[in-house]
Amino acid sequence: MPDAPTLPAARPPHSRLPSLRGQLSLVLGGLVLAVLTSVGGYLGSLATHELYTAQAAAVRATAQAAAELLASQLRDREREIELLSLSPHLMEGPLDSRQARDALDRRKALHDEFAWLGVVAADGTVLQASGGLLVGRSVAQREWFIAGRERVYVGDMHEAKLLAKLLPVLPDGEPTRFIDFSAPIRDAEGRLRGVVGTHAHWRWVTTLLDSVTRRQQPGSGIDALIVDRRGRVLYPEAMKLAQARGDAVLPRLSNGRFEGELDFDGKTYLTSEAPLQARTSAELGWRIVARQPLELAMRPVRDLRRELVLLGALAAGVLTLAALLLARRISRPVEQLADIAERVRAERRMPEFPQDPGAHELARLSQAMQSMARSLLATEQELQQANAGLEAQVQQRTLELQAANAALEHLATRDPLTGLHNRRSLDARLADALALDRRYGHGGRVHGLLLIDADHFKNVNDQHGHAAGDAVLRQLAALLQASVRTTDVAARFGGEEFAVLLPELSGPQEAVMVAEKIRSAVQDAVFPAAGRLTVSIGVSLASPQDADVRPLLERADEALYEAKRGGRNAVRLKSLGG
Ligand SMILES: Nc1nc2c(ncn2[C@@H]2O[C@H](COP(=O)(O)OP(=O)(O)OP(=O)(O)O)[C@@H](O)[C@H]2O)c(=O)[nH]1
Repeated sequence: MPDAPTLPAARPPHSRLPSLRGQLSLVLGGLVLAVLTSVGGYLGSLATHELYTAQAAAVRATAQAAAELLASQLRDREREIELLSLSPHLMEGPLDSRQARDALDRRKALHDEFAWLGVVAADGTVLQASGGLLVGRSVAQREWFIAGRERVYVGDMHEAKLLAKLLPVLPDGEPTRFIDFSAPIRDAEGRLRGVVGTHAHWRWVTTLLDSVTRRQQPGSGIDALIVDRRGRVLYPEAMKLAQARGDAVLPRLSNGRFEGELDFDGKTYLTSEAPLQARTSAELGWRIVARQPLELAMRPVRDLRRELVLLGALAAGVLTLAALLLARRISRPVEQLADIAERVRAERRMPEFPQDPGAHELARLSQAMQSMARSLLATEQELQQANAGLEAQVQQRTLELQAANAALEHLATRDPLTGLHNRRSLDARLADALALDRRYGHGGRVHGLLLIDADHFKNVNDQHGHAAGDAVLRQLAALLQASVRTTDVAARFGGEEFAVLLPELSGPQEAVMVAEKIRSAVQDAVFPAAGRLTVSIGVSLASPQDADVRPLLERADEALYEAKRGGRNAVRLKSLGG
């Protein structure tokens, strides 16, 4: 079976080309990272901005809440003193009466923040006071008294003077400080009778302030300052002292306001200020400055960023894994189809194609490959069948050619009438035999030649016709062929004359014996077309002295002539030199 026609071999995979799976993983992974980075970055900056704004708003809200609380508390105390100045005991009765003293003590008992509460005569002499402190002393030079003669008064913070030694010392050694409230006492006609005044503890103000900052989230680090209109720090105490020593405790303000990120003594704070608008008779001009260390303000931002990075890393890990799985899912059916195509080439049979390659396009590719493989295999089968048919045809033609060649060979070497070798063929055989003798010798064996001629054959023709003569010649040939061995060459020498080449004879007797056998067979035979017939035979043997075949033929012819001349129906041998 000849080789089947081969399908073109698949190109070997090019190792320098990256795999589809690798490229997909790279693209999908890159997309995941790009999306995560940009979304994460955007969310991060958005959240940072929002958190920063929220922190700034918290600081601003603290400043405003503290300012509003202090303003309302100061206003309340101012109203309290004003109402006291309008009480009937003070407007009508004697200012140094027992009732006036009781009214002061009741107010003092109601308000812890009042360190001292007193009624002063129009000349500045203290007439009545809570706890009896400073009674009889003159406060004519004090600002609260001077201002209080004219209107309701709220004074700035100041250190205690006369009362400093009379009041108990504060636990942490802080100097006793007050803010003063005072109001004029007038009779029904509006004439000045005196002044009522109070010293409220400064610590009351700072405690109120601290109560606001304490409301902030624990650990937020937000605190608040009170700065007066001249830029002096009133609170906290440590800053106030440092400023008094000459330290620059406040930042340099670019727009005159405590707003934004400011440096306080080398540390950056998120800052906001709110004016204290007490709407009292005298505006104090204080500013409440709330501040938060930037580091603490940004802590939620840092925490959020850390969480975003962790979340992003986690999402990147999960999505990258998903991208790898997706890439595998996409490339796997393609690899399977490539394997199947390779199997079609190697095994030359229809393999199992995947039923569900996972995507519409892949299903189309699978179907296209299936029909292509089916068509290729069918074409290959047709080619094989056509090839086999062609081979059979070639075989048939070869046989016919061989037969034709054999027929040609037969025509070229055989006599058409008798089927024996013709003269040309005999000459060739004689020449071959002579050449073999010359080249190899035959160990004493020689070739012999018989020339056989029908006796009086003319009579056959004449008496029975030419066709009968032909029939006799054919029968003679058959007798001749039957009388010799297959290795002997029987030929029609010409006309009614025949020849037999006898190879490798042991000697002349053997040739004569064969000739006798022939002569005898012809003599005994009956020729239906002509009755009886005889032949004369001349015998000769090849000799090493023969230059070619002619001497051998001549000797055989001479022997035949002698047989004829001797009376026919005879065998004669013509030996060399004889
Ligand atoms: N029918 C037939 N006759 C042939 C053929 N070839 C030769 N002959 C005849 O054979 C005869 C030969 O005659 P001759 O040569 O005179 O010799 P012969 O009559 O055989 O007498 P001898 O040879 O002397 O005995 C001729 O009449 C030829 O016509 C042939 O192919 N067919």
